[in-house]
Amino acid sequence: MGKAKSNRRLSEKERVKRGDEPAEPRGKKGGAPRTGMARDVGAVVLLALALGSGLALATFSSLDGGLIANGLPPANLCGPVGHRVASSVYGLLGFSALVLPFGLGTAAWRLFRGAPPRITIVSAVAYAVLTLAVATLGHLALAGRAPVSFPAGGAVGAALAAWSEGLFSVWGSAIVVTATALVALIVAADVKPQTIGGALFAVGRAVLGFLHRGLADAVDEHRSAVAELRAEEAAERARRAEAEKLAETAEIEADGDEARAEARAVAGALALEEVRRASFDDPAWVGGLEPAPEPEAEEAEPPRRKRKAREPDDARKAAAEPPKLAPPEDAAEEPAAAPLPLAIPSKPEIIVSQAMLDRAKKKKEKKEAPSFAFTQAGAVFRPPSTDLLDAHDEKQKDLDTDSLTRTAEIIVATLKQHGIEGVIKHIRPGPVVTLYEFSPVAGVKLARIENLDKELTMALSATRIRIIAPIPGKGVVGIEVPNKDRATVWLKDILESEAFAAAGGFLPLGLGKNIEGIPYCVDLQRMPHLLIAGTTGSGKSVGLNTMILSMLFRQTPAEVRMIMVDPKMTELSAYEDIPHLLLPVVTDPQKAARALQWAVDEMERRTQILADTGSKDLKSYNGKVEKLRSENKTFEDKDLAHPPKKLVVVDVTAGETEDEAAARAAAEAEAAAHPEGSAAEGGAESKGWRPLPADAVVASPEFEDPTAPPPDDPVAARDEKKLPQKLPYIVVVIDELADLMMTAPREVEISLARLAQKARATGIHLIVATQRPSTDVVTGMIKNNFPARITFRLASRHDSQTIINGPGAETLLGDGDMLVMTATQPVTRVQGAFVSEEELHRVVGFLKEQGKPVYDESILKAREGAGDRGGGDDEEDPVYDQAVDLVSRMEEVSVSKLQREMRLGYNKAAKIIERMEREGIVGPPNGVKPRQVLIRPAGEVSPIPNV
Ligand SMILES: Nc1ncnc2c1ncn2[C@@H]1O[C@H](COP(=O)(O)OP(=O)(O)OP(=O)(O)O)[C@@H](O)[C@H]1O
Repeated sequence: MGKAKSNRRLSEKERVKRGDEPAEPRGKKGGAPRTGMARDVGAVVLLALALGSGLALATFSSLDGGLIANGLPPANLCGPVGHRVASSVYGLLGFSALVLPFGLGTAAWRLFRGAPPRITIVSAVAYAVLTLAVATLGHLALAGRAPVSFPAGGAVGAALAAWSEGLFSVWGSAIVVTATALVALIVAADVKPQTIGGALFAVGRAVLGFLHRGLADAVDEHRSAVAELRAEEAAERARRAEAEKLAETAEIEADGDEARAEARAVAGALALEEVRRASFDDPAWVGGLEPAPEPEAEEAEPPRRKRKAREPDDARKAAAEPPKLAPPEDAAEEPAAAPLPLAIPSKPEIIVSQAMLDRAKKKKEKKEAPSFAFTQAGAVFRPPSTDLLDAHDEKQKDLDTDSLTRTAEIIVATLKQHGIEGVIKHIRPGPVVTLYEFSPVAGVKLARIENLDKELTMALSATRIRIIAPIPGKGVVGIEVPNKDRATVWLKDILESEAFAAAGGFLPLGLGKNIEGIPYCVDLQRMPHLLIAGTTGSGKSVGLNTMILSMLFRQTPAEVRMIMVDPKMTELSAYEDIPHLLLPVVTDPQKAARALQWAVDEMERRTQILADTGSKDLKSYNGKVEKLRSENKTFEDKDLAHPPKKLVVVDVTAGETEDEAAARAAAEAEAAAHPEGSAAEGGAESKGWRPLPADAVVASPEFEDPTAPPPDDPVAARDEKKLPQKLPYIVVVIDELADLMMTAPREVEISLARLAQKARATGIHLIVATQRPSTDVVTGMIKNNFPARITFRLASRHDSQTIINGPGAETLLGDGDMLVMTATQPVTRVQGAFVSEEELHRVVGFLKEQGKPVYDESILKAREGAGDRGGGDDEEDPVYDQAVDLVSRMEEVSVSKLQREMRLGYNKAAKIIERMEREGIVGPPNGVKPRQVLIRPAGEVSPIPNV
């Protein structure tokens, strides 16, 4: 009975093993179909688990964590769940995790074949033991050595290995655990040890056979190539011998030269062949194989070298190339690797700029602020010291190279996911953003990278990133990623930096630091006007303050005058009453338009002055003035050094001789230079000049003061010998152009455009800011005339396009993050310097303490009544009468000369000159030269005939 039972069980087992028919559980009537179904379902589930876990484990990547965290699809083919499962299983079991899919697959296979659950359970337990054993072996053999991102044996392997090592030490553990693994494998896979041994032997033999066949083929190839070569060589030797023989034969002397040439050619070919053979000899490993039959004597052979090219064709190609007599040994030994399209380093290089390293290093010596004497105040103007600004102890943080490299990896992985291959070549950390220089492989369209900004922003968990594709002049794509910790750039550091000290020019602006942490300064004189845009809170006002303060720290009120327009009545009112101001801060947009008109008039006046004195620009004019002043001369004195030839009228009717006429003309000229009633010795006050308040800060005698009151008696004032004065620079700052454009759009637009076009040479510069860069505010006319622009963060790509002709400003971070564009330089990203309100008030307070400004409020009335000081063509105009009196004492006059002498606006002076021309007082226009004056003062004889 027992035997029969045993036979039945055996035959059942055999059937199961053969897979003939499924084994049915006994003792359950009518349960067969349901059990069969359950098994099938179980088998499918197990198979799915096997495939899923296998796929998840095989495509596991440690970078996926970052991508998933940023909502990006991971590289794992089973998605985020697959990544998490694989990550947990690898962490738990290490390499032995790979046993899992095999175990599950085997179990599924068994169920399909109808194996009873009992066998499946035993097999599952055996797989579990196998897994643990492999984990333990993994830890024992590979812990800390395997180049993978999970522990080789996992947490379980590490624990078991430690326990086993405690019992058997390392080698004992290795034997015990290997034995356990083999036993588990035998049970799990239901195989005999012989089968395993046989399988291992078969695999080994197959590998060896494959290697042997490969080697034998290689040797055959090599031999046939060598044989071919040597045959060629022998043929060529024969040809050479024949050619030499021919050359030596006396009977064919006529062909001797040709033969010798041929022989030389053959000899050359042989030498080349020698070279070719040098790179085509047996590899070292051939020595260990069966020697090849040698057709020629061994000693003729060159010493053995390692073979480089395997194919005879390759060898010929190599021969055609410039000879490489001794290829480096290691080059020959290296496995043949397909060269990358670009020589790209696999690890990015982190480049820290010297400025970053020297951040803590401050300029030790401070320049002594130049003092500046004022005439009337008798005081000395001292530009403010940077001590008025807060000192900040910058603690340099260690560079987090791991985090930088991790970010680089995420960038590369994200781009790769979107089909863009390449590497990060350099990483340049800065105070606020870090620049990653990505080098794509050849053929990648850069626009594709630009379009991935959102994906990269998400992958990096960044607020915004900016892509510069390509960085001009570098041949790489720049990806600017904001730093987790932003450093503040302090104005004090910028003003004390070498860069600011070295910044030439009269109107230096310390803007901040570029992305490498190097102080970034520009010269407003060169720009020569600046358009600034930025949304509310982007740092525009702080930026304007740093620019204004940069100039106030450098220049005295005599050298630089400012007009500030602040319709918002918030930002610039802090500067009220500093001595540099030409006007109180203008808050009324109507008055602002007039102030701009005054600037246009002043520009015209200056243009005429420059033309009259033959000066290219304000710098050259001021240079000339300085020279004349040092020589105690005026421009007129200078002209007298080469006086124009004058007509001398000889009064023949009165019997005058030529000499007498010349003497008379000289006397008249002298009388004209020193007319009667001249009070040159009198002071300004005796001439009726308006006395200035004792504490008023006025311009240096060297500089003209645009706010100085006009002379009440221009004739008397002219008779003083006044040395010429330099003209100060004038900077017009407008904070909120939109408000002005709403009030007087056409007037403001035309004034700004005219100033922007022509004011550069005359030393008038504009800084215009707006938070609304729409085309009705920044019109085409304004935009075209402001080549230098700064943009802080803007709301949209479209706004960015308006200001910097491209995208980028919408990706800025705010808080002083800006893009600077000049006519000559590409767009540069700069972190603006910060100055607090307290610091600003301290500096302004210091400036105010030194004296009060003298405002010329008539500037704001410039266009009222269409005149500067009185009516226009009014016949009763007393200004005109004064002007006639003044001009009658001149020999030549120009609009600017009249403007200067009488402190008139350009339009007024021009009208007076036109009227004088109509009335025959002055001659017609004479090109750029002054007009001739045709009258003399009452009682004087005119030197000009027939007048
Ligand atoms: N360079 C900077 N560094 C650090 N923080 C800055 C910087 N510039 C501005 N900020 C921060 O941003 C805030 C807003 O700056 P700011 O007032 O200059 O903006 P705005 O563009 O002028 O805005 P609004 O047009 O509303 O006046 C400041 O209070 C300051 O906290």
